[in-house]
Amino acid sequence: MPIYDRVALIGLGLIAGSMSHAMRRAGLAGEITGYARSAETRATAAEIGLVDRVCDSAAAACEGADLIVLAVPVGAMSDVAAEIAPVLKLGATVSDVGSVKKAVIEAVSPHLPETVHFIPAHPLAGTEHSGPRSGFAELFDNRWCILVPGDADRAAVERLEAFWQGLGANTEEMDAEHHDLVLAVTSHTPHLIAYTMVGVADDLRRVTDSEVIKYSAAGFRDFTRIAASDPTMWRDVFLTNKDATLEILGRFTEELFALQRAIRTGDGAHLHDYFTRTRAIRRGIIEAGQDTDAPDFGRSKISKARVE
Ligand SMILES: NC(=O)C1=CN([C@@H]2O[C@H](COP(=O)(O)OP(=O)(O)OC[C@H]3O[C@@H](n4cnc5c(N)ncnc54)[C@H](O)[C@@H]3O)[C@@H](O)[C@H]2O)C=CC1
Ligand SMILES: O=C(O)C(=O)Cc1ccc(O)cc1
Repeated sequence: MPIYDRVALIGLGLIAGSMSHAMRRAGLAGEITGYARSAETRATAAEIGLVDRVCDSAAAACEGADLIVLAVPVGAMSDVAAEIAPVLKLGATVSDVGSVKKAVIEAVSPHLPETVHFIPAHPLAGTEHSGPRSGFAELFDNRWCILVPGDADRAAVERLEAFWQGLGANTEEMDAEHHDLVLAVTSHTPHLIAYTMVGVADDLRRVTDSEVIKYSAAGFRDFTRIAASDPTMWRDVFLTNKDATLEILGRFTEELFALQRAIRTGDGAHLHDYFTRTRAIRRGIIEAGQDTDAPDFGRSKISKARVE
């Protein structure tokens, strides 16, 4: 049973593609239209039937749509919103999937008429792949989608939550500032650390030839996967979630310096205490059934993330 008669996806990459596959799996949309800036992406999307109708402009894709999802890099949200604003149907819902929320709200809201419901969202699910061929229907299964509804119409918010649940996700509401801080801790800063670590290893490789890759263990391989993520998307994340990322990076470097000092001075007790504390955190996550990659995930819900 469709939740929206017509859904328009602007941007046809990993997230929009996965949404299209998952919408079809559950029959959530009567018709799915799509648009991407690059002609090559549009051609690929048409060739593989990613959406029902690929359009030549964002405005054409949005005409008559009941739900419009902006699935472009965060830095492109403002231009897209300005382009589609004149054609939006009365009572339509405009949402997005951007990894940062405060900056997207500031970029998009000024362009939208008061006759539409703007409900920002962020699915906490992804991979290091991008583009129209990278999506898959299961991406959102048992993952979280955070909605940032502000004072949007409750019926429209509940409809969008039902839509995301139909895509397989669990939904949670948050305010934008809290979202950006939580994501700076759990996603943005870890990505920056992975990018840095792989960069360091790459510098080292020039000295030690191929040893870094040859002997890399699982932890470093995970870093290389994360550091293969789309450069445009992640550039925009750091430029737009600047304050929260710098706040967390500041704390990170303080702790790193303390650990560095403990290594230099041979302070084994400090290292042991620190690693004991972090091990307890991981065990707590698993015992609470909150490891989304564990096979038993889904039995319990992750409690609202907290950052002190
Ligand atoms: N990749 C991930 O793991 C996740 C990404 N996100 C967010 O989802 C959004 C989309 O990311 P992905 O699907 O991964 O990216 P992607 O690179 O796979 O797809 C982006 C699409 O946007 C199009 N595009 C770029 N600029 C445009 C413009 N000005 N007008 C129209 N189309 C434009 C590109 O042609 C491409 O089709 C980003 O805001 C990102 O922060 C959210 C959760 C996870
Ligand atoms: O691939 C990974 O490990 C991710 O962390 C995916 C991801 C990337 C960006 C988001 O905003 C949400 C999820």
